Amino acid sequence: MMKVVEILSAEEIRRTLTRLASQILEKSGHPDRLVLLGIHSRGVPLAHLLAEQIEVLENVSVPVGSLDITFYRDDLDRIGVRTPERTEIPFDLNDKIALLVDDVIYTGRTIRAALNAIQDYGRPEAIWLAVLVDRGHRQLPIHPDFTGKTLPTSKDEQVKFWLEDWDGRDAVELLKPIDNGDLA
Ligand SMILES: O=P(O)(O)OC[C@H]1O[C@H](OP(=O)(O)OP(=O)(O)O)[C@H](O)[C@@H]1O
Ligand SMILES: O=c1cc[nH]c(=O)[nH]1
Repeated sequence: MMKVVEILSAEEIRRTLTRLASQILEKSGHPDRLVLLGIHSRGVPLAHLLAEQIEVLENVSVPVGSLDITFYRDDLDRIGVRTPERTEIPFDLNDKIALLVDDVIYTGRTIRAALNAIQDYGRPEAIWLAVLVDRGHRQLPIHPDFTGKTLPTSKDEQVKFWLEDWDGRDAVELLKPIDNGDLA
């Protein structure tokens, strides 16, 4: 059994996205070379939400693509072949500022795979990383440039990003295993 703790409400997610968009614009200056790459699966809708916020703040439509990291994973021999999602990058990456977007960063291995994947599509001038939640436990020297919420977790917990369009509600929740002591 799991105990569910709300970490971010829909309103808090909205405010967090506004802050992240503002920080991204502060760092990029005019976003004419900025492109967003959402990582499948939940990084993709998150990248679109972030692009919407950037448009609200700057009145500029920033291109959004999606990145599937399946073939770049370092654990394919352990987990077996998975059906890949689609990478869609309908714009030139060369000399752009590519902002990787994902819902959660944990070990950092997904981002390592994403960096390798990007190499097959072009050579951005810079690659930045935005995440909604950093739950710690990094196994690689990878750190987000923009973080919605830093959330210390234990390894047996899960962080879940619920999306209005997919799940009927927006929320970030922490799922904690319940042991017998919690039930007493
Ligand atoms: O830093 P890491 O240890 O690589 O973990 C982070 C990744 O884990 C989750 O994805 P998951 O593998 O659960 O797939 P999903 O995006 O399809 O839910 C999350 O959405 C990140 O992409
Ligand atoms: O390459 C990867 C990506 C995510 N998780 C892993 O363990 N390896």
